[in-house]
Amino acid sequence: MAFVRKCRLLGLCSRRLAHVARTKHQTASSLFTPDFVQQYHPWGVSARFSSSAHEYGFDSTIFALSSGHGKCGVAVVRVTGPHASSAVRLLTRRPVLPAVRRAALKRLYDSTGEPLDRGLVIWFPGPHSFTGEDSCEFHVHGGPSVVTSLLQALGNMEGLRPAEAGEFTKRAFQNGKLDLTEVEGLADLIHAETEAQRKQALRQMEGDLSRLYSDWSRRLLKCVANVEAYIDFSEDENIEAGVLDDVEREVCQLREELERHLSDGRRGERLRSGVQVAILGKPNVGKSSLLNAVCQRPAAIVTPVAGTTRDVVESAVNLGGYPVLLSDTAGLRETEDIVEQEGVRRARQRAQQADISVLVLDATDVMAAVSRQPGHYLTLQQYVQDHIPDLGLQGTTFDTNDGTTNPTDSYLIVVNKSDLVDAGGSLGTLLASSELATEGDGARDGDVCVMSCLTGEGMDGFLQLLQLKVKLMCGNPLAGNPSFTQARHRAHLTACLQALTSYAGMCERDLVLAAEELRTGLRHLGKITGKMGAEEILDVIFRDFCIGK
Ligand SMILES: Nc1nc2c(ncn2[C@@H]2O[C@H](COP(=O)(O)OP(=O)(O)OP(=O)(O)O)[C@@H](O)[C@H]2O)c(=O)[nH]1
Ligand SMILES: [K+]
Ligand SMILES: [Mg+2]
Repeated sequence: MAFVRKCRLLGLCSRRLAHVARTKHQTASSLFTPDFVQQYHPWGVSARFSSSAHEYGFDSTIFALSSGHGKCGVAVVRVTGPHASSAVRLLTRRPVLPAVRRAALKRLYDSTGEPLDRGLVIWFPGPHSFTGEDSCEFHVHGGPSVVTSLLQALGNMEGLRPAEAGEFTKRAFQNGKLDLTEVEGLADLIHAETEAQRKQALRQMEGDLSRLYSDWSRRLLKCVANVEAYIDFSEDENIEAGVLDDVEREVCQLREELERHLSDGRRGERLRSGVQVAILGKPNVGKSSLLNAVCQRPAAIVTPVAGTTRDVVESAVNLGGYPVLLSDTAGLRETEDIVEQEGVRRARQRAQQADISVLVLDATDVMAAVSRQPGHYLTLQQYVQDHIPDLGLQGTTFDTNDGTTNPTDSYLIVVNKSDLVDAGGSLGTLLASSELATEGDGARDGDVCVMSCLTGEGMDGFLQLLQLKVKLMCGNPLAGNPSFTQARHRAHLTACLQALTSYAGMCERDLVLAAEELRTGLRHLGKITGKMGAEEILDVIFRDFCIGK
């Protein structure tokens, strides 16, 4: 029993350990080495054997200018680490520290005793600080000389050194103040450029995603503990019947929740990185004119020469609080010019990658096609479908005949140069039958906007429709469960789901191997938050089971 208990203490499965020992021709106890525990522990690292304090240089005290660089009204310099209190004492030349977490106006001195500036000093003793360590802030006047002398004075102190990029947050993570998703949320908040991005980032920073994953981890951990207790003790002790059925039910429930979370149309990722909108079409239909009109600056060259645009021209715009990355592309046509060929290749590549594609048509072309074949085109969408092969856009979101397109992608049709045609007549008839987009609509693909980049007519309608599509795609970042926001999250969630599926298929045949799948799933969840440790499995084991008595 001593061996089994030791396994439990280290969060290892004793059956498995015995099995490994047999195949390696060693005694089981000889495997209790840090390396082995690292390798076989569910999270790869046992708290007992980790040496993070040394790795991250926790014994050093770090400082940095936390406000922006350059002249400003007030600059904030932060210090964290065991010497933070002496930094306050030395700079203020006072033996007594200011009141805890209260701003105190103090004169600050350099190492020679000369006054540096007069500013606010705030003292945050650990663990109730951002990093969890003793920390302090100096709010001084933002002149370059004041800031430089303050940083110099700190650098001259024993045990202090300038912080590396992200080191304050790294310490907060290491001290359990933030988990990885919260760290990512904080970084996203700093980089957020639109309102919806800010809302999503703030939610993640405040731990919404972390709580969701921690809850799943806790439930899965309980399953692991149950299955392993069953493996270890079912023969000689009275483990309640039905333990495995409970696990199976819980794993099934978790799989459903993971599947639902994963099939959210990438809304969180799209909102975080910006919705990719590609402007596509034949040469000279007015794609670059459209880009310039939306971003209200001459970002792309516009000329009457067909084949003007070659490179992809990108412009970031804020559409009603949602971030959009708009790309103008080369006109799609067969050409002998190798430069233009490359441009067309890039344009088609964009069409494949885009979240939303805008197909621009020239109103005069549409009109000519309609009058050439009277009564043939009943809708504009039919006209577009006929021209997909000419444009080389097979397999993209426009190609509704192709079953392989991503159902979450979407497209809209712009009929430009409306100023050149009579809105009545054959074009008018065609558009009337094309289910013209109206306000509040936009959930459908293939919505049509008739407009003129030259006169500005129809521009507002186009912007409204595009905004609606972007909004539908990203959703309201504050509603419902939080969305995951990074490819890293998706990879671990997918791997976790796979592991749970393997468990379900395997538990009848080989419970020891199946249990391993649960641990794999748990490890992947733990990697998203970076938070789960050996202590947690021990807690569950000792709380739920009085094993070994
Ligand atoms: N009358 C009229 N002319 C327009 C309109 N929009 C664009 N044009 C003109 O059409 C020509 C081509 O415009 P661009 O914006 O360069 O067209 P493009 O699709 O980017 O062309 P490429 O880059 O060569 O593929 C220019 O002379 C524009 O001034 C419009 O709404 N009405
Ligand atoms: K052009
Ligand atoms: Mg162009």
